[in-house]
Amino acid sequence: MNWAACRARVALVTVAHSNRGSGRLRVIETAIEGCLLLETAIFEDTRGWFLETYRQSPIGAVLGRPHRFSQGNHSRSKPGVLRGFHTEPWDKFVYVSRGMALCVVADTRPDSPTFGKTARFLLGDPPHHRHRVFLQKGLSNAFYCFTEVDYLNDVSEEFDPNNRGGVLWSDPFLGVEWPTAEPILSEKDALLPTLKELYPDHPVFAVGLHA
Ligand SMILES: Cc1cn([C@H]2C[C@H](O)[C@@H](COP(=O)(O)OP(=O)(O)O[C@H]3O[C@@H](C)C(=O)[C@@H](O)[C@H]3O)O2)c(=O)[nH]c1=O
Repeated sequence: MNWAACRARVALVTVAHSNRGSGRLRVIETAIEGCLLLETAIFEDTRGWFLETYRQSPIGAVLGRPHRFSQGNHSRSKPGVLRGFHTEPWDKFVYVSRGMALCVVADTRPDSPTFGKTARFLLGDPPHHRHRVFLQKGLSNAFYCFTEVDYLNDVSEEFDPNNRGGVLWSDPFLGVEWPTAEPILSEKDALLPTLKELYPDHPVFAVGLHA
Protein backbone atom coordinates (compact mmCIF):
# COMPACT_ATOMS: atom_id res chain seq x y z
CA MET A 1 0.00 0.00 0.00
CA ASN A 2 1.51 3.35 -0.93
CA TRP A 3 1.52 6.51 1.17
CA ALA A 4 -1.40 8.24 -0.62
CA ALA A 5 -3.64 5.17 -0.50
CA CYS A 6 -2.80 4.61 3.13
CA ARG A 7 -3.55 8.24 4.00
CA ALA A 8 -7.02 7.94 2.47
CA ARG A 9 -7.78 4.78 4.43
CA VAL A 10 -6.47 6.04 7.74
CA ALA A 11 -8.55 9.21 7.54
CA LEU A 12 -11.59 6.96 7.73
CA VAL A 13 -10.67 5.11 10.87
CA THR A 14 -9.42 7.86 13.17
CA VAL A 15 -12.58 8.77 15.02
CA ALA A 16 -12.75 12.13 16.70
CA HIS A 17 -15.24 12.49 19.55
CA SER A 18 -14.60 16.07 20.52
CA ASN A 19 -11.88 18.62 20.34
CA ARG A 20 -10.62 21.49 22.42
CA GLY A 21 -7.96 24.13 22.13
CA SER A 22 -7.23 27.23 20.16
CA GLY A 23 -6.80 27.60 16.41
CA ARG A 24 -3.10 26.91 16.93
CA LEU A 25 -3.41 23.59 18.68
CA ARG A 26 -6.48 21.37 18.78
CA VAL A 27 -6.70 18.37 21.07
CA ILE A 28 -8.91 15.67 19.61
CA GLU A 29 -10.18 12.81 21.72
CA THR A 30 -10.25 9.47 19.92
CA ALA A 31 -12.38 6.38 20.38
CA ILE A 32 -9.78 5.10 22.87
CA GLU A 33 -9.90 6.82 26.24
CA GLY A 34 -6.50 8.36 27.01
CA CYS A 35 -5.39 8.51 23.37
CA LEU A 36 -5.38 12.07 22.02
CA LEU A 37 -4.49 13.52 18.64
CA LEU A 38 -2.97 17.00 18.68
CA GLU A 39 -3.43 18.95 15.48
CA THR A 40 -1.27 22.00 15.22
CA ALA A 41 -1.40 25.02 12.91
CA ILE A 42 1.58 25.52 10.60
CA PHE A 43 2.78 29.06 9.89
CA GLU A 44 4.58 29.25 6.58
CA ASP A 45 6.61 32.11 5.21
CA THR A 46 9.48 32.62 2.79
CA ARG A 47 11.95 31.04 5.26
CA GLY A 48 10.01 27.83 5.72
CA TRP A 49 7.49 27.05 8.46
CA PHE A 50 6.89 27.09 12.19
CA LEU A 51 4.63 25.09 14.48
CA GLU A 52 4.10 24.47 18.15
CA THR A 53 4.75 20.84 19.07
CA TYR A 54 3.42 21.05 22.63
CA ARG A 55 1.21 23.11 24.89
CA GLN A 56 0.57 21.95 28.40
CA SER A 57 -2.81 23.48 29.17
CA PRO A 58 -5.06 22.00 26.43
CA ILE A 59 -3.78 18.48 27.10
CA GLY A 60 -4.25 18.90 30.84
CA ALA A 61 -7.78 20.22 30.26
CA VAL A 62 -8.78 17.14 28.26
CA LEU A 63 -7.08 14.68 30.62
CA GLY A 64 -8.47 16.44 33.66
CA ARG A 65 -5.17 16.01 35.46
CA PRO A 66 -1.69 17.55 35.40
CA HIS A 67 0.94 15.81 33.32
CA ARG A 68 4.68 16.15 32.94
CA PHE A 69 7.46 14.52 30.97
CA SER A 70 10.65 13.09 32.51
CA GLN A 71 12.56 11.80 29.50
CA GLY A 72 12.87 12.51 25.79
CA ASN A 73 13.64 9.83 23.18
CA HIS A 74 14.66 9.92 19.52
CA SER A 75 14.97 6.91 17.22
CA ARG A 76 15.83 6.71 13.53
CA SER A 77 14.44 3.81 11.51
CA LYS A 78 15.02 2.52 8.02
CA PRO A 79 12.15 2.22 5.51
CA GLY A 80 10.16 -0.95 6.15
CA VAL A 81 10.88 -1.05 9.90
CA LEU A 82 8.05 -1.67 12.36
CA ARG A 83 8.61 -1.02 16.10
CA GLY A 84 6.10 -2.23 18.70
CA PHE A 85 3.55 -2.86 20.04
CA HIS A 86 5.12 -1.63 23.27
CA THR A 87 3.18 -1.36 26.52
CA GLU A 88 4.83 0.80 29.11
CA PRO A 89 3.73 2.25 32.46
CA TRP A 90 4.31 5.84 31.38
CA ASP A 91 2.49 8.41 29.27
CA LYS A 92 4.00 8.93 25.82
CA PHE A 93 3.85 11.91 23.54
CA VAL A 94 4.81 10.92 20.02
CA TYR A 95 6.12 13.04 17.15
CA VAL A 96 7.51 12.11 13.74
CA SER A 97 9.87 14.94 12.91
CA ARG A 98 11.06 13.53 9.59
CA GLY A 99 9.77 10.88 7.21
CA MET A 100 6.38 9.19 7.06
CA ALA A 101 5.04 6.68 9.54
CA LEU A 102 1.83 4.85 10.26
CA CYS A 103 1.37 4.95 14.03
CA VAL A 104 -1.11 2.62 15.69
CA VAL A 105 -2.34 2.84 19.27
CA ALA A 106 -3.95 -0.27 20.73
CA ASP A 107 -6.07 -0.49 23.84
CA THR A 108 -4.43 -3.45 25.59
CA ARG A 109 -5.81 -2.63 29.06
CA PRO A 110 -7.76 -5.77 30.00
CA ASP A 111 -10.23 -3.83 32.16
CA SER A 112 -10.99 -1.25 29.48
CA PRO A 113 -14.39 -1.21 27.72
CA THR A 114 -12.50 -0.71 24.44
CA PHE A 115 -10.02 -3.56 25.03
CA GLY A 116 -8.65 -4.61 21.63
CA LYS A 117 -9.63 -1.43 19.82
CA THR A 118 -7.03 0.37 17.70
CA ALA A 119 -6.61 3.90 16.33
CA ARG A 120 -4.33 4.69 13.41
CA PHE A 121 -2.57 7.92 12.55
CA LEU A 122 -0.35 9.01 9.72
CA LEU A 123 2.40 11.18 11.15
CA GLY A 124 5.29 13.10 9.64
CA ASP A 125 5.79 14.54 6.16
CA PRO A 126 4.18 16.23 4.34
CA PRO A 127 4.12 19.16 6.77
CA HIS A 128 0.36 19.27 7.09
CA HIS A 129 0.41 15.92 8.87
CA ARG A 130 2.81 16.97 11.59
CA HIS A 131 0.37 16.10 14.33
CA ARG A 132 1.31 14.49 17.64
CA VAL A 133 -0.27 11.61 19.51
CA PHE A 134 -0.55 11.44 23.28
CA LEU A 135 -1.13 8.05 24.84
CA GLN A 136 -1.81 7.40 28.45
CA LYS A 137 0.24 4.81 30.30
CA GLY A 138 -0.98 1.26 29.78
CA LEU A 139 -1.92 1.78 26.14
CA SER A 140 0.32 0.18 23.51
CA ASN A 141 1.81 1.71 20.41
CA ALA A 142 3.62 0.67 17.28
CA PHE A 143 4.70 2.37 14.08
CA TYR A 144 5.60 1.37 10.56
CA CYS A 145 8.07 3.43 8.52
CA PHE A 146 7.26 4.19 4.87
CA THR A 147 10.57 6.08 4.60
CA GLU A 148 13.53 6.64 6.89
CA VAL A 149 11.82 8.02 9.98
CA ASP A 150 12.93 10.18 12.88
CA TYR A 151 10.57 9.36 15.75
CA LEU A 152 10.59 11.40 18.92
CA ASN A 153 8.68 10.72 22.07
CA ASP A 154 8.53 12.33 25.47
CA VAL A 155 7.65 10.03 28.34
CA SER A 156 6.37 10.70 31.84
CA GLU A 157 8.76 8.36 33.70
CA GLU A 158 12.41 7.47 33.27
CA PHE A 159 13.09 4.27 31.34
CA ASP A 160 12.99 1.04 33.32
CA PRO A 161 13.87 -2.01 31.19
CA ASN A 162 12.21 -4.34 33.71
CA ASN A 163 8.89 -2.59 33.55
CA ARG A 164 7.76 -2.88 29.96
CA GLY A 165 5.84 -5.36 27.87
CA GLY A 166 4.24 -5.59 24.51
CA VAL A 167 1.91 -7.32 22.12
CA LEU A 168 2.67 -8.96 18.80
CA TRP A 169 2.39 -6.46 15.91
CA SER A 170 0.28 -8.92 13.89
CA ASP A 171 -2.02 -10.06 16.70
CA PRO A 172 -5.15 -11.31 14.90
CA PHE A 173 -7.38 -9.98 17.66
CA LEU A 174 -6.11 -6.44 17.02
CA GLY A 175 -6.41 -7.06 13.27
CA VAL A 176 -4.30 -4.08 12.19
CA GLU A 177 -3.99 -3.66 8.41
CA TRP A 178 -0.29 -2.91 8.17
CA PRO A 179 1.14 -1.75 4.82
CA THR A 180 3.21 -4.93 4.58
CA ALA A 181 3.08 -8.49 5.88
CA GLU A 182 6.87 -8.62 6.21
CA PRO A 183 8.17 -5.62 8.11
CA ILE A 184 11.67 -5.39 9.55
CA LEU A 185 11.33 -6.21 13.26
CA SER A 186 13.65 -6.46 16.22
CA GLU A 187 14.14 -9.98 17.58
CA LYS A 188 12.40 -8.88 20.74
CA ASP A 189 9.34 -7.53 18.92
CA ALA A 190 9.02 -10.64 16.73
CA LEU A 191 8.62 -12.73 19.89
CA LEU A 192 6.01 -10.63 21.68
CA PRO A 193 2.87 -12.49 22.79
CA THR A 194 -0.66 -12.02 21.46
CA LEU A 195 -3.40 -10.62 23.69
CA LYS A 196 -4.95 -14.06 23.88
CA GLU A 197 -1.67 -15.47 25.18
CA LEU A 198 -1.40 -12.63 27.70
CA TYR A 199 -5.01 -12.73 28.89
CA PRO A 200 -6.38 -16.21 28.07
CA ASP A 201 -9.17 -15.86 30.65
CA HIS A 202 -10.44 -12.53 29.36
CA PRO A 203 -14.15 -12.78 28.44
CA VAL A 204 -13.48 -11.72 24.84
CA PHE A 205 -11.58 -14.99 24.38
CA ALA A 206 -14.31 -17.16 25.82
CA VAL A 207 -14.84 -20.32 23.75
CA GLY A 208 -16.99 -19.64 20.72
CA LEU A 209 -16.67 -15.88 20.88
CA HIS A 210 -13.27 -15.55 19.28
CA ALA A 211 -10.86 -17.93 17.60
C1 LIG B 1 12.88 2.89 25.06
C2 LIG B 1 14.33 2.94 25.57
C3 LIG B 1 15.27 2.05 25.08
N1 LIG B 1 16.56 2.09 25.52
C4 LIG B 1 17.54 1.14 25.00
C5 LIG B 1 17.16 -0.32 25.19
C6 LIG B 1 17.77 -0.97 23.96
O1 LIG B 1 19.12 -1.30 24.20
C7 LIG B 1 17.72 0.10 22.89
C8 LIG B 1 16.59 -0.07 21.91
O2 LIG B 1 15.40 -0.30 22.67
P1 LIG B 1 14.06 -0.78 21.94
O3 LIG B 1 14.40 -1.80 20.93
O4 LIG B 1 13.08 -1.17 22.99
O5 LIG B 1 13.61 0.57 21.23
P2 LIG B 1 12.26 0.84 20.46
O6 LIG B 1 11.79 -0.40 19.80
O7 LIG B 1 12.48 2.00 19.58
O8 LIG B 1 11.24 1.21 21.64
C9 LIG B 1 10.32 2.25 21.43
O9 LIG B 1 9.26 1.76 20.61
C10 LIG B 1 8.28 2.72 20.29
C11 LIG B 1 7.13 2.01 19.61
C12 LIG B 1 7.88 3.59 21.41
O10 LIG B 1 6.80 4.17 21.40
C13 LIG B 1 8.86 3.89 22.49
O11 LIG B 1 8.21 4.32 23.67
C14 LIG B 1 9.77 2.73 22.77
O12 LIG B 1 9.06 1.68 23.41
O13 LIG B 1 17.61 1.35 23.59
C15 LIG B 1 16.96 3.01 26.48
O14 LIG B 1 18.14 3.05 26.89
N2 LIG B 1 16.06 3.92 26.94
C16 LIG B 1 14.74 3.91 26.53
O15 LIG B 1 13.94 4.77 26.99
